Amino acid sequence: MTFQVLISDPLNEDGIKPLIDADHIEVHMLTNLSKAELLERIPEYDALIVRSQTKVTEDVIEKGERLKVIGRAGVGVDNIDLDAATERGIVVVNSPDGNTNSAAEHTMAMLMALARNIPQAHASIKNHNWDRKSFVGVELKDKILGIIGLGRIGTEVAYRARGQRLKVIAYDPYLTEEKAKQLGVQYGTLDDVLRKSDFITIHTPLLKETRHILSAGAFRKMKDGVQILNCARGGLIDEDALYRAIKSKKVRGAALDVFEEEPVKNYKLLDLPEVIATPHLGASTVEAQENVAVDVSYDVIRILNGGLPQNPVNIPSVSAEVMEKIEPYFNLSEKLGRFIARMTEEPIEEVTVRFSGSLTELDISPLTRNAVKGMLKPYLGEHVNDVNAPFLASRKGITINESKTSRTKGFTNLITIEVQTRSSAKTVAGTLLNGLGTRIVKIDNYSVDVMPEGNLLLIRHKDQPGAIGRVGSLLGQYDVNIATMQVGRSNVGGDAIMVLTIDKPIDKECLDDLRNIPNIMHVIPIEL
Ligand SMILES: NC(=O)c1ccc[n+]([C@@H]2O[C@H](COP(=O)([O-])OP(=O)(O)OC[C@H]3O[C@@H](n4cnc5c(N)ncnc54)[C@H](O)[C@@H]3O)[C@@H](O)[C@H]2O)c1
Ligand SMILES: O=C(O)CC[C@@H](O)C(=O)O
Repeated sequence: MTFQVLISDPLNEDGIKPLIDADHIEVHMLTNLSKAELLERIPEYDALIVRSQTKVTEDVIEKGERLKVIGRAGVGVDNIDLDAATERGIVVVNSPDGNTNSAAEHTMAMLMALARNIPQAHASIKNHNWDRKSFVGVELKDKILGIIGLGRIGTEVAYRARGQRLKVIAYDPYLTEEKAKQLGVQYGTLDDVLRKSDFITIHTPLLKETRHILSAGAFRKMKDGVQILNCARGGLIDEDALYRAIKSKKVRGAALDVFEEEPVKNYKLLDLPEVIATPHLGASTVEAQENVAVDVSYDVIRILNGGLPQNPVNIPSVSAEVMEKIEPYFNLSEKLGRFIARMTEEPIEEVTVRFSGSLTELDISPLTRNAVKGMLKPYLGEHVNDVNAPFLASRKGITINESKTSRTKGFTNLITIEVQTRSSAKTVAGTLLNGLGTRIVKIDNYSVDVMPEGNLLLIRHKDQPGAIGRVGSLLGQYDVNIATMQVGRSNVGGDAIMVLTIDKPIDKECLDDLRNIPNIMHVIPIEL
């Protein structure tokens, strides 16, 4: 099979070489598609790679029936409907580090250009004017630079600003006083940054919470004559409020690389002489474009080949080292999930995946997702995968818990899944036996030793003479061979279970007859 990859925004050609050279992958670069054309073409593709121009909206994702991965050659994924992708089980990958330096350098270039009116002076002299009076700037030394969002780019800006002998104050919900000290920046609240800074630069993602973080109210709190920079995302600044703040001289000037609408259609703000601007060029360097294209190409190849990506946006990332250690347990966790789903006849309200033994030293969240996937698949079908399983579970109102315990109960490693329904709780546990493969070792309170493979019959019965024999002879009448049988009981004559591995699935008639055998309380066929 050959995978079809669509690149719908211009990408660095050297950067996509790994994709072009990969086996079983065909790359199509179609960078001028209208929305209607994209909707028409997308059903043909297994992967879509974009920069910021292509809007990967819900309808594009819906139409992309074959899509397995969407690659964003850059950082911001606000042009991709992440919820829609997650719901459809499509992995979204980006390149979180590839353009950090370029974006930070662009911010510094804009800061200096803003402080010294370089673009305005440049335009004036190019118009054959020799005007030295209109472009008097301000020094950066000892001014206060406020940074909102001290992530990758914000931090790089802070380092560079200190080189320019600016004092830096920063606000980020994840910034601690200790970290601020290490970085040589003053730790502040958002209000501190707004009130104290001579220049304010924003480096947050565009989220519901950060939209218009610089609003009319925020401008009112700022020093008179403050200067504003935005090389992160349009929409972080309320552009109408910025326009008014510049007109009223509250804000002395602004440097903008990004806009609420791109390409810009309304030039009211840009027409102000105090505003300098670039058309979203923060990441436009040879180096950054090559970096982001390489990162995304490799992740797309990994996913199309069934591997795990290095920079996933909608699933947590796992290091290759951890992956190597937990990979042998994938088959077990999914099978346990499937098994417990079939055991449980009421809607599941809560699932707890418990890990014990040496697995507990690792990040085992991929195994939890895999167990939940196994649990949902019998009801939701093959479209459930590791990406959308937690999302689909929470939409069904199922709470997912993950826990680790040091108690090994005699096994080197044990994965236990417990589910809670309105009226009952069920448990299944399994392990990986060295050289022998996966085993189910516990069903509710019964110890068993069952290979989680093929066609199984889980039978709950009363521990009475003849029950097991009648099951065996009835299956014989239906020409169903029993490959293995495990029996467990709570006490002599009490409740008991049988787990049979049979060579072929049983039909409805056989199932009904089994259920009518005296002392047989419950029969559940389970296909693993
Ligand atoms: N202009 C460009 O071409 C260009 C290039 C690269 C990145 N970007 C944009 O720059 C921004 C930053 O990118 P990054 O790689 O540094 O991201 P990042 O995830 O490393 O950092 C973002 C930081 O913002 C912080 N944050 C989130 N909400 C906040 C809030 N309400 N107040 C303050 N801080 C908050 C986060 O805690 C995080 O530390 C993104 O919007 C990205 O899309 C633009
Ligand atoms: O694709 C681009 O050039 C913009 C990238 C930038 O906005 C990003 O978020 O990485």
